[in-house]
Amino acid sequence: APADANPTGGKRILIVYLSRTNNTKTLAEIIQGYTGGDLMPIELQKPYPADYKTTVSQVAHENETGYLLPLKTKIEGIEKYDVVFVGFPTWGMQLPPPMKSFLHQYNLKGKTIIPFNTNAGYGIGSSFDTVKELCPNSKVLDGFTTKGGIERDGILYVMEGNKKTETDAAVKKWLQKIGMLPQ
Ligand SMILES: Cc1cc2nc3c(=O)[nH]c(=O)nc-3n(C[C@H](O)[C@H](O)[C@H](O)COP(=O)(O)O)c2cc1C
Repeated sequence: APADANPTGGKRILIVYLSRTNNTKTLAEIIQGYTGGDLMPIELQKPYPADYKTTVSQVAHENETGYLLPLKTKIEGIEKYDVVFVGFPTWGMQLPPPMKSFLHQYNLKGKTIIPFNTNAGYGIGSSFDTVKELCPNSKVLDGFTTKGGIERDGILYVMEGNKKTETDAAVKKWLQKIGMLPQ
């Protein structure tokens, strides 16, 4: 599309996200719908187990040791993007290890970074602060968060019906507030 048809004024936008049960993925797709950014899921060389409890323990161990998982995802030409949205669920009240890996691996110096999140209702924990810490030379804008699934209770995907409509409207309002959409 021609640059003047771009609602964000020609900024090149990447939307990187981690999602296990697709709630954060739906947020990423909503953001893509409004901004026209390129979508990029974060995938691991060795995926987490299907079992929830095993995954929780593995994540807790990785958080304790600071172990950085090798990613399968390779992003070519990340230099060309001006804005990078980073989306993730809250895991153990922290930024999930694969997103820590991503932010360690790629140099986002000089870019605008915008976090977004879903969680089971306990909030973002330290995740947005960790994004700031791991992007010391970037401009980190105010993030977006909404309640997603509660895998512990077998509630996996919630982004449909009214929840989807409400989330879409809330995302639009947020994008306008942070200057990522025309007012
Ligand atoms: C390993 C793991 C740990 C989690 N820890 C938290 C937590 O600390 N707080 C919270 O509110 N939700 C927690 N959740 C729930 C997810 O944040 C929530 O279901 C989210 O919407 C999942 O996003 P997704 O569908 O994009 O994977 C956890 C889920 C998993 C799998």
